[in-house]
Amino acid sequence: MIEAENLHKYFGPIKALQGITVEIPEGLTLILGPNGGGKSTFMKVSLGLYRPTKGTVRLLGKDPWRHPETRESIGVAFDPGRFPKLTTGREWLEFIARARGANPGDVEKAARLFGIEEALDRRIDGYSSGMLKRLSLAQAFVGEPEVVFLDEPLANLDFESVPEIVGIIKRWKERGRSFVIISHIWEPFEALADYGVVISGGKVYLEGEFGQITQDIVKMFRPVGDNRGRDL
Ligand SMILES: Nc1ncnc2c1ncn2[C@@H]1O[C@H](COP(=O)(O)OP(=O)(O)OP(=O)(O)O)[C@@H](O)[C@H]1O
Repeated sequence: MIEAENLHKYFGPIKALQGITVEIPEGLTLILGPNGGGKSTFMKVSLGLYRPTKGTVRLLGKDPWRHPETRESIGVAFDPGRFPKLTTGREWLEFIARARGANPGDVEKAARLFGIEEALDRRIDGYSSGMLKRLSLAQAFVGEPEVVFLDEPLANLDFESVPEIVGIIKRWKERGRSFVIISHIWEPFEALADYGVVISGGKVYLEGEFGQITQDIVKMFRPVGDNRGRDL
């Protein structure tokens, strides 16, 4: 689904990606790693939103920078989500639906899925942080795209919302949709993840079938000072 080879991305002196080579298969892939490690940059380069400084990336078989139309079949939720605050949730989701060639009826469906249908006609600047997260998730799911990228889908959600959102992702995965999920809260996805990639210091630190790398991931997330862990 994503094939990156020797991918580099620099922002002036900041070397955000320093030679990422990875093949992300269909299914659900979790991308993990420390703050500032390059996860979101990798996602944005893979989507063709940033041009690689060096190296190549292919998304669904195409160079996403040269073929931005590839994004039409992909849903994306960024973190933090960025919205035009003076518009309503409905106006924003309709804009996304049009850009994706979906029909306006899909907006209500996506809003219902994430429980924000009552807020659709309110201006986004009145949304709480949890509602903003739900709006960004609805944005990623509107039009039922084949592939969904989610950056921190569980951030700003209360404890009860976590199983709800994970359950939605599980149902969609069972219907054949693929996911690329960046999340510091990875445990709720453990049973769903097919593949895992750990990005640290702009490089792939660890990758593989999720079941095979779970133990290494558990060690990585042990508290600092616990010498059973591994340093990233
Ligand atoms: N648009 C940008 N302009 C300049 N520097 C950037 C930009 N985007 C990211 N960076 C820098 O690139 C590095 C990698 O950032 P990135 O957001 O990809 O990391 P991350 O692994 O997603 O981090 P986090 O877990 O904190 O979200 C950081 O040093 C960041 O400050």
